[in-house]
Amino acid sequence: MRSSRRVFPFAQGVSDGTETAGANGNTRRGGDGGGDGDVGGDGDGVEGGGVSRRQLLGLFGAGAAGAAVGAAGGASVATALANASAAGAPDPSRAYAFHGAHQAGITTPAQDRLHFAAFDTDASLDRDGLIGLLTDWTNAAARLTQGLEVEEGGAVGGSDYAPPADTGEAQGLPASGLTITFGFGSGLFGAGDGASDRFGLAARRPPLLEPLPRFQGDALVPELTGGDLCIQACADDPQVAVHAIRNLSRIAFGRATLRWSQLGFGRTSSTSTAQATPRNLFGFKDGTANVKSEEQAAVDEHVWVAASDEPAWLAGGSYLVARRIRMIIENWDRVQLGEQEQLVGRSKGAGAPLSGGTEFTEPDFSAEGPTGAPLIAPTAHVALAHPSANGGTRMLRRGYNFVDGNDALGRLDAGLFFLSYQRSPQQFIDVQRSLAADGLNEYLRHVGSAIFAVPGGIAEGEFVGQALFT
Ligand SMILES: C=CC1=C(C)c2cc3[nH]c(cc4nc(cc5[nH]c(cc1n2)c(C)c5CCC(=O)O)C(CCC(=O)O)=C4C)c(C)c3C=C
Ligand SMILES: [Fe+2]
Repeated sequence: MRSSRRVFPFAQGVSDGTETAGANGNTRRGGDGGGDGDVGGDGDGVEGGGVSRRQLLGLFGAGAAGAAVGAAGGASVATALANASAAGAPDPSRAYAFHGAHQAGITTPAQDRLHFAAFDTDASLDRDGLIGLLTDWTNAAARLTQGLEVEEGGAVGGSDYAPPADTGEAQGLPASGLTITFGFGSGLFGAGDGASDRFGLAARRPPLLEPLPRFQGDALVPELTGGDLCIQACADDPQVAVHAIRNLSRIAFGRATLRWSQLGFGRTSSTSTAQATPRNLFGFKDGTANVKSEEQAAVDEHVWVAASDEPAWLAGGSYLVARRIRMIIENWDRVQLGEQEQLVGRSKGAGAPLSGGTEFTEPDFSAEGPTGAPLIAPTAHVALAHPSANGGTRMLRRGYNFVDGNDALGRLDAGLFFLSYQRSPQQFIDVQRSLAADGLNEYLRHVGSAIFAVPGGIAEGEFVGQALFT
């Protein structure tokens, strides 16, 4: 065992009213017996249960919390407690359940750090080889997310005469909220000509899993684009996320090769109402209007592929879009505050819409200033990205900031690694097309792009995406 851990089933629940903790047969396993102190850290003294009364009231409001206790009974409150605990400040010993109705790393609370990797399958890989790789990845990920080494024996417990099974840099580190999420790229389903279907999956291709269209202003670099498989590793400790990708890449040796990868820091979204809204490198709060895990109906409508959608093997999964967006921050930093706010459509301090109110007030796009001009410009980012401009479409954003050194002109190679999960790729396509008129585009370049089908949750004893092969 790498170290002690605490398992949170958070968003592994299903949408049919089943209790979150019971949805996948997993209940929280306190690695330390649950007596590890006040998780809320606010001195309210709730031990092991994972949340303080103050946090619960913060989530639901005092009246609602009381009503929940009275009307729904202890089980619902227990779920709320577990959810609130999982969504609070990072707890290094936190571990999310790997098995469940959905893969972790989508609606689970966004962690602080990311290592994302896209792989190409090696030319010699056949169907059995692919199944073997997915099985090995699943087994390793199930251990890593629980704070364990990649294999029994690990870094120093094996033979002196063989390379260690685990690379070792996470020895002594707790689970750190690690989630590992797998996705399948279009290339896995053949080239579309039937001749190159080496995995025998062409007939099972999700009809919507097409390469994304070219968007206005795209400056895509092939080396940062595409991939047959992807792994998103998120954790609250960068070393834990990097260790996961390093070991999973190592396991893939001879079967799949790293095509591109991206490190991220400072999440640019919240996926839970209990998380504070973070900021992107333009200095603005990002993630305010994100789909949050507590919005069960919205998550079902906009994020998960439904059992009634095609193909059936993808039910409970999602489509992941990844975009490496370079931000020309040296130019941005010369823009006046008022203009920055006009370009975004929100205030830089509080993140409130320019039509008034506070951060979580709905923007009023019809509100006008004294001159009769709209308070939120029609070309503002939030005006163009808002569901009202996109036929009601929403998506779950899960992006990260990045700074990868500098370019030859002495500008930071910095930006936003945009990740979004949606029930259909069309949701991203519609919003990205709408953003063609975005005033922010002067300061942005999309340089990397990929789309993946993310299979649903993994049951104990199964490998990721097993339904695709049966
Ligand atoms: C195609 C989807 C989107 C891309 C690409 C994108 C890039 C991008 N966004 C910001 C900064 C902000 N975005 C905000 C809101 C927002 N953005 C999108 C979609 C994309 N953004 C959506 C759907 C929304 C929510 C709109 C709404 O419902 O109101 C905000 C405001 C705060 C918030 O709600 O999150 C900011 C700030 C940058 C810098 C960027 C590219 C680098
Ligand atoms: Fe945005």
